Amino acid sequence: MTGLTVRHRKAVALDGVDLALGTGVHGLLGPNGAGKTSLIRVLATVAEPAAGRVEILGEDVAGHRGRVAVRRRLGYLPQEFGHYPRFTVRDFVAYVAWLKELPAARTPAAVERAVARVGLADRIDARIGTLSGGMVRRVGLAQAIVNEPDLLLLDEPTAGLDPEQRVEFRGLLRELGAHATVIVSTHLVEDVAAACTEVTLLDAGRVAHHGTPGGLAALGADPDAPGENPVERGYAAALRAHRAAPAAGREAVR
Ligand SMILES: Nc1ncnc2c1ncn2[C@@H]1O[C@H](COP(=O)(O)OP(=O)(O)OP(=O)(O)O)[C@@H](O)[C@H]1O
Repeated sequence: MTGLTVRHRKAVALDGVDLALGTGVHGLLGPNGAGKTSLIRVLATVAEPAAGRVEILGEDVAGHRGRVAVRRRLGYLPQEFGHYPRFTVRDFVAYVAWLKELPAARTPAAVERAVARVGLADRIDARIGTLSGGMVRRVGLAQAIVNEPDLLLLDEPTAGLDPEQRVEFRGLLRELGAHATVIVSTHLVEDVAAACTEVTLLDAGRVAHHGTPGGLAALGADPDAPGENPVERGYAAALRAHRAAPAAGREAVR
């Protein structure tokens, strides 16, 4: 994406963002309101930018044809994911497979595989309305991966998962990121440290830092700086540096 700008009425949610993301797991970090969801929604082709160019999987998504082609190859778990409580897990994930135009003959096996990958095989015929919040979140993940997407967009996927599920989920992320571009927004720096190959830190609609989790941790090497661990300290240090020199920060990413 180049010069990506998103506005909500007068508020600027993203301000001329340039980023190129390839295969791997990309963590999107940033304070509340930094623009993470706005970025993910544009990549999911559910929101249109005010300016800039976005190319996904080789397609320019400004045009209808490009958007339709990309939608078949992407998976998206929104922050608030709409579902039908009376549907069973199997029927709901199959419904999403149908929306993604997955061939009917492949759908039953694809649904079972996706549901098993999120650890819900034993609840596949349960109605979604009878599941816990963390399980519903995992149904959301299953619907996002049912078409084995080349681009997977996950907006705060670990919210509501218990610690054991989070560990399993990070393993799944690493597995998916071996072949696909996975973009995960999160407030948990542990997710980034454990599962991401790259990290982008957004602040007030701009890229404050882009690099590896190791690079972010190196910025937090000072043990007396605020934060519980090196990545958290690096996060705070990168934000401070960006805010102290906003003009220079902008030059660095343009
Ligand atoms: N529908 C909307 N109407 C008006 N302003 C909006 C809307 N959605 C987002 N914004 C504004 O755009 C900016 C970016 O919001 P966005 O939701 O992308 O941030 P975020 O990084 O995902 O935040 P969070 O961590 O709280 O989820 C914020 O200033 C927010 O107030």
